[in-house]
Amino acid sequence: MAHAWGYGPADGPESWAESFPIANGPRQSPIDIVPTQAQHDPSLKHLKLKYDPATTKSILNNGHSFQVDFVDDDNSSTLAGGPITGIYRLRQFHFHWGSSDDKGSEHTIAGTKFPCELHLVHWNTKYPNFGEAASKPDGLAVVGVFLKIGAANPRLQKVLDALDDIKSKGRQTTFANFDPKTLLPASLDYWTYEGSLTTPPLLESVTWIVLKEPISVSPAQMAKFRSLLFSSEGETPCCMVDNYRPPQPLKGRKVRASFK
Ligand SMILES: CCc1c(F)c(F)c(S(N)(=O)=O)c(F)c1F
Ligand SMILES: [Zn+2]
Repeated sequence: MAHAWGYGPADGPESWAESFPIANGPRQSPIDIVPTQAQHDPSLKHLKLKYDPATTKSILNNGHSFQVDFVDDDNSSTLAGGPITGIYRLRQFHFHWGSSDDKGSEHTIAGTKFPCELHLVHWNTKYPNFGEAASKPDGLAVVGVFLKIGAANPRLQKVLDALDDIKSKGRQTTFANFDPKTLLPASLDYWTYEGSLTTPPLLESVTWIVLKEPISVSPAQMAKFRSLLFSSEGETPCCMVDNYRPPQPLKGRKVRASFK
């Protein structure tokens, strides 16, 4: 039987260890990033992101968030450089957000929460597919981008305009010709550390690359995120909000900075 998990009082992050004991493991995510404790590593390379909009496939409400999925049959959309070795293929991107603007991000910066966080999920092409990669310590690389309340973000709007078609859990629709690079800030300065998926199965296979510079999102655009439902059609509607895991213990890990 699939392990039912969510973000509510009964099935939320505090209970995940019951079905997923790795929740108490040594390299769990997210974490609180303390900039003054991050060490600048001059050996860290620039991020090399190559995304082909033609690989955009679909947009799905998976009951925990919504994700935009990409065709990952070849190296058309990839991540390289930065802290990683080799080439990682873009699989999907998704978000985590709050019920109000004072919370919602998974990573925090010296205790500061953002209203939303974008995750771009990539898998290491040294493995045959995403599923295999997700079980390896160097299998995944996720780029995290904070969203900060400000002016409406026109590049985000194309994604948000598709949400009316996927309001309920399990809804999926085609989504085409989107360049995720348009969602990135001007600076690609980042912090990096070894961590995990932030949702069950919480696999400790993620090299995290968290960008220092946020992108903007307007209050009206945040309302659009909050218009989604955790629930399926026909179920009692349950608003999709607060789908974030809080920061986890660092357990001796070092966070490195690509910048001074
Ligand atoms: C199993 C699919 C999946 C997720 F559901 C997910 F939430 C994340 S996360 N929040 O750590 O970026 C992934 F990286 C990921 F690969
Ligand atoms: Zn995520």
